[in-house]
Amino acid sequence: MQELIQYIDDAWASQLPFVAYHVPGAREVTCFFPEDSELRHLQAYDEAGFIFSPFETSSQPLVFPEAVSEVLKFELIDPELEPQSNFRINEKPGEKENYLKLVSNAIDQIRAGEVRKIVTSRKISAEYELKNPAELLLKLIYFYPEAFTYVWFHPEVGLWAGASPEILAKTYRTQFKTMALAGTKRVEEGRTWTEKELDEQQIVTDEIVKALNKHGENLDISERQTDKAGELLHLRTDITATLKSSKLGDVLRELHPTPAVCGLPKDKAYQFLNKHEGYDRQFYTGFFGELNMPQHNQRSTRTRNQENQAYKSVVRASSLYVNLRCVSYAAEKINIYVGGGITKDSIPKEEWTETVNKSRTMLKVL
Ligand SMILES: C=C(O[C@@H]1C=C(C(=O)O)C=C[C@H]1O)C(=O)O
Repeated sequence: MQELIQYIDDAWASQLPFVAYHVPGAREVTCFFPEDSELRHLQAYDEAGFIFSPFETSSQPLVFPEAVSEVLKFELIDPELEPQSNFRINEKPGEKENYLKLVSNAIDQIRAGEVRKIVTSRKISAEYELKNPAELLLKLIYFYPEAFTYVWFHPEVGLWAGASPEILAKTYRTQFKTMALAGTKRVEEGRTWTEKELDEQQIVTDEIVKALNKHGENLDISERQTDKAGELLHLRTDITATLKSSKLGDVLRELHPTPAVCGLPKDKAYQFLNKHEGYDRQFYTGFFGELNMPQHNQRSTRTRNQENQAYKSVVRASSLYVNLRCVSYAAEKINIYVGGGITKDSIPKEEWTETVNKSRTMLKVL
């Protein structure tokens, strides 16, 4: 662990690119340290590395390619942490009113019949000095072991960090897995899900199923369940499929951005957000993670002899998450990104509260 902290401290001090992350359930933290500071864009989805994609679909994801990076794994040991932070960001004048206006505007569009769902969002900013990204990552892992937690840095982009509860795509051979995640309440509310929440989540499931039917077969759609993400609960449906001949890139182009982060129909919601949201989401509600990275599998655990080697195989797998519950940091300024799904039944004030609740995920670790 000390070594991990040292590596990250060194990269941060020299302003060299890196990513360090923890996949839910893993016993280690994985890091990529690219050999230089060139900002690389993914050319094709058969490359291997750690990718970082913006919300906006016209630019290719950034990549730290496996081929030009030192890829290291560090065993995870429970860290000694400072108690949770009391860092707060004061609301700016007009901030709430602006968001209420944006939500009301979205509701009007929906009621006019052009769109069924729009996921509006906002950026909460404050002066901040981030001294220690390794400590930030360890806190994220400690508080959110069930999330994909990461700290990513490139000198030309800045630092991003987060704890995402949402799988966009997991592949293993031809197996494909994703989830429809939507609807939000606090654990302590202890109430049942409303029609509005059930509806906004169903929209996501239906669209994902539609997209996957084009590229896969043997679709399996789980029962809807309640999923815990920190102090919040979401509705979640898992969807798996066997990919036909489609490439991961084709599937991602179809899926991203899903109605969990953009809306339905996608184009209309996207246009609305471009015109009215009033800021650039950059990597928030984009996606990130491992692309075609080796998984070492042991097919037989019983044979202990040398021949055992013959049963070992390396399969390359991808594990991509939606970039939610995240912050960006550059030039001594921290930005927290939060949003929520708007439908015809949304109540603007409640949507504001939802974004405040979502901001707590990252405030707790700053
Ligand atoms: C947009 C966010 O989250 C998404 C929107 C949700 C909602 O509308 O209830 C729930 C989970 C995510 O799919 C966010 O966290 O900023």
